[in-house]
Amino acid sequence: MPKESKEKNKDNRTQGIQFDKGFGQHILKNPLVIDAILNKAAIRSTDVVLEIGPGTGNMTIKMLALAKKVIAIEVDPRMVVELKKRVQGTPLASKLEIIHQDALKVELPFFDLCVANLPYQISSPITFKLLAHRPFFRCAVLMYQREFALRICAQPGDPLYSRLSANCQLLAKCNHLMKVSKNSFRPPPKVESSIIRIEPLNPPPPVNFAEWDGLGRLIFSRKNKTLSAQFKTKKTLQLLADNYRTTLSLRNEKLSEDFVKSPEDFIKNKITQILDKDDLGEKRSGKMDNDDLLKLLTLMNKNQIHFN
Ligand SMILES: C[S@@+](CC[C@H](N)C(=O)[O-])C[C@H]1O[C@@H](n2cnc3c(N)ncnc32)[C@H](O)[C@@H]1O
Repeated sequence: MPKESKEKNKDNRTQGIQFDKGFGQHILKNPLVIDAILNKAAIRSTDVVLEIGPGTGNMTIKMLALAKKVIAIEVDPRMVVELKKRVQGTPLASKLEIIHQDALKVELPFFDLCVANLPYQISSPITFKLLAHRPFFRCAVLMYQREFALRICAQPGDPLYSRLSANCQLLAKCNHLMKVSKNSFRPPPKVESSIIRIEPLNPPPPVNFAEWDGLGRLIFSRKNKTLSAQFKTKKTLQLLADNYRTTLSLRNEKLSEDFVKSPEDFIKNKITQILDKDDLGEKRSGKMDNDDLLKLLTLMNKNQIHFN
């Protein structure tokens, strides 16, 4: 084998395991980064910690020494075997529960804290699965691809502020904690990474999340356009007219003649009135904070404009 491919092969293996990029297997090999994550997580001896994707267990072993219990969800059977081997015959074994499943498909157990170097391909669904989890957990300290982490934490006006930022920040306090270089992993991923802290808001704001997300889908698709321009597109008016029809039919209410004559014009007029009344027409979603978005959603819903 040529020297270069031998080196590459070595880089993709640890403890004899060939890493599978399809599972996002980039093992944290830098103990200083692991210690920094654990320091930020401030694990208490009474805590049940959830780890998603323990891999070969570099972080798991250290967490077991700090926590009451670690529940690790791992999809790859080879990693499950490796992790079991690592704790077998040690006092740590009784504190470890391994769930050999896909974290997206399994019902999450009770936990106080979630600490994980996530497989990046499931970043979005696992984040919202965690945020929907009940009972509430104290906080999560999670490693993401850098850009995804920055998007979660971005503020209105930041170039990376998006629907993801608005959705996450509706449900949690999100803070960027530290950058982690590619070289801290084996094999090194193509992208840089970051660790963030997510603390769910308890109680959560009294918002229908499906409505909130539906509004976000519409107005963040072109976040630098004014709301009045966004709400004038044919596709949007058609969608909102369909929703209006469904809302009234569910409430057993009759559609007005104006609506029946021209549904899209009817919705357009209604929205123009809503936006004009509160000077919202010139706003752009890329600069709207959650209070602005909430105000917009409340006004729309009050006027029977629904996004779900
Ligand atoms: C980035 S590695 C992290 C490994 C380890 N925590 C570390 O830091 O060294 C991601 C791990 O998640 C596992 N994984 C990937 N997709 C998963 C899923 N859907 N459910 C559970 N585990 C998954 C992979 O097999 C891999 O072990």
